[in-house]
Amino acid sequence: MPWIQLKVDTDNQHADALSDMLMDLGSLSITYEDGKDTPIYEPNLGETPLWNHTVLTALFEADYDLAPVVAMLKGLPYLGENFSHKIEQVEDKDWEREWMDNFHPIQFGDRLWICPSWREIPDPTAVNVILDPGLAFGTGTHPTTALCLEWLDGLDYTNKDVIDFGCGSGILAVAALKLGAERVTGIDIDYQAIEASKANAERNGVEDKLDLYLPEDQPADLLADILVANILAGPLRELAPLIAEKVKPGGQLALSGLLQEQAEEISAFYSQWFDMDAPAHKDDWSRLTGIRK
Ligand SMILES: C[S@@+](CC[C@H](N)C(=O)[O-])C[C@H]1O[C@@H](n2cnc3c(N)ncnc32)[C@H](O)[C@@H]1O
Repeated sequence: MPWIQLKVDTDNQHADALSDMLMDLGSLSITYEDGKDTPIYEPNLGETPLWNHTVLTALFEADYDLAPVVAMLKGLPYLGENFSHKIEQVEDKDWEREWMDNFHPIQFGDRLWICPSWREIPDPTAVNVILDPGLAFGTGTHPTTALCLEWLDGLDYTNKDVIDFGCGSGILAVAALKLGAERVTGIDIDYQAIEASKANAERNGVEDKLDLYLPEDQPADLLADILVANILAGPLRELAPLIAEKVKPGGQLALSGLLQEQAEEISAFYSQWFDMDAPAHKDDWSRLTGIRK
């Protein structure tokens, strides 16, 4: 069955109210996207997404008359008469298959490949991470993950422990283990991420070296030689003291999930604890690295 979709530009203060209204009007589903890019950081249920410029996409059955909906939205003070929106026909597709069809093995740095579990491995002699992200974030196709994978590929892991803060699909944690890390701890607020990380560790035969925790369950004395955190600028700022205390003196840090314009401020903040390097960039995103003082 084909569908019709209405895309509306809004901001993070009004996104939830607008979403509720469109659902009440008969929308079958709503998705949130960052208006500046196309990453899908799914908000938790009931949580407002973090982006200021948010695009809401509401899906309706193809014969739904959207004219009254658009007229109603024009009357909302926070949207107004000339609010920015788009109406698009959506072809009937097998969305799950389409996503899988577009996900191919990708190389990061010199040694590392991320290979979807349903594809052939292009180079069996490389360090291959076999991945099925399931419902969690992290395939390697997003610049924030790619920046971390490239950094991880260049490290020496001899007798090193790693923390992956915000582990999502476990892509970084499993990559670090396959690159030679002694032991990795993955932490995530989302239980589905913990499950996906566990499944990916098993897929790669490294489950015995991976400890996974929800933040409230993590050991108080966790300490690592390397910490990587691909979250977002807001949480990275809030978590800074906690992150700093988990890295050994001389240990290495990488922060990702930052927009280029946020990098300078976050770097200055982390320089209380770390000697920070110049940021690396990919598309609109930045990665910060540093050494624990
Ligand atoms: C952008 S994804 C990164 C996933 C994966 N590490 C990667 O690089 O692709 C961010 C992850 O951080 C988790 N997260 C967000 N806030 C967090 C917090 N305060 N503590 C731990 N995990 C958090 C999210 O649930 C999500 O799985």
